[in-house]
Amino acid sequence: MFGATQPAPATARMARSGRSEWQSTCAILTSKVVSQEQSESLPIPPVSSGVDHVSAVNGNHSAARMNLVPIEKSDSNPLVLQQHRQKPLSMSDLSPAPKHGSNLRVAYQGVPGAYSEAAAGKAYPNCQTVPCDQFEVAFQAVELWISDRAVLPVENSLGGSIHRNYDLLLRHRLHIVGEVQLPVHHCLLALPGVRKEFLTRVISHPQGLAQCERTLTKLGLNVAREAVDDTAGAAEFIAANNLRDTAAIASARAAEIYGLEILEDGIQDDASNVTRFVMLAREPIIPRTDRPFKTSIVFAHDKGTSVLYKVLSAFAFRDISLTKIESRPNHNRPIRLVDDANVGTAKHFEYMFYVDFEASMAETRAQNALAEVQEFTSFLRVLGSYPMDMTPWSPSSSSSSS
Ligand SMILES: O=C(O)C(=O)Cc1ccccc1
Repeated sequence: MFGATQPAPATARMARSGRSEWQSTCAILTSKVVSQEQSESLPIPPVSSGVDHVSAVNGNHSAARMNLVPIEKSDSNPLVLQQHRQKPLSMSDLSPAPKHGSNLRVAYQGVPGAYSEAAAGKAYPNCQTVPCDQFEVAFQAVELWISDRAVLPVENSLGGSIHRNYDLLLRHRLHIVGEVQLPVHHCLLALPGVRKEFLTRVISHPQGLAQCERTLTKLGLNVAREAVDDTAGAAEFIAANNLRDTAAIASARAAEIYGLEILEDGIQDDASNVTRFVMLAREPIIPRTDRPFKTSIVFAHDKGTSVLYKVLSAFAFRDISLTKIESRPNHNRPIRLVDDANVGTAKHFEYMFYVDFEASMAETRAQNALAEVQEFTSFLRVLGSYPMDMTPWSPSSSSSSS
């Protein structure tokens, strides 16, 4: 685990130093106090039962390795002391994303073979993935220290935003610490020997169904579509219930795991089908300026004229590109009644706006933009400032995600 290998003296030093500048910025902008230091340096669960649980979930029963080195006080041999001395923390250790995710526990919704599992592996190679039956559980796994990260699909190039997951970001207090864009290559899977003509139903995650809609029709599969929680779960369901009239839209890896055959390969409506996932942690990472960063915020605006325009201008004025804007109903206040003495009562929908912009919170222009945005908003929270996924990809590389 990246953090567990960090030296104890440095951890203690960080803990003593109090809140970082970035966390102070977060606290100001979000009106919430960040109580703990950067998670990358404190990932060890406080109780061992949590770790045991994770091992059980993962089928991996290796004991958790705590990196606490016992100090034998009577030992004055300098060579032995040298062995005990731990490597001091250096700038490279402060890297926003662990270079190797080994032993990092990453929760995702679904069962093995789900795309979220592949996204976890891309973000943190060699991590331990922790399957969860719901996104809510994946969030709680991190909050309760059962897991170190959660991976959450938020949008797809064909299916659009996964709205429910935006709501979860707001409902929970986790921080976005990274993003991954994964080419998604869908297959049509069925039990061995099943032919397309036998099918009466296709099941998958709603995004899987949405991303293959046109291709299914082209294949003559005008059969019932049914949404399930995750793509690999659909494959597992067919295998477990020996369903010979049902096919799943899922990855080739799911076919392998659950013993299904690939009836059609690459059935996404567009070859360049990409899903964006965000990685969540208990603590924010320290934003940097030495590589491209993205920042995600959510805000609600007060009544007033042209507020959204003013908010967006705060970014345009500073040459900060927005990569995404999404609105969701403001669950605290879904409707505002506006009385006009002459005309009557109008009902306005109230929204939460989610904005991603291309700048790091370590940059003055981003800090100034948010200070300005704060003037027009009744609520503002920084969901995270994190390195952009810059890995090149091409449609032909998509099979690696399956
Ligand atoms: O169900 C899965 O496998 C997921 O990880 C969610 C999803 C579904 C379809 C495309 C991308 C992600």
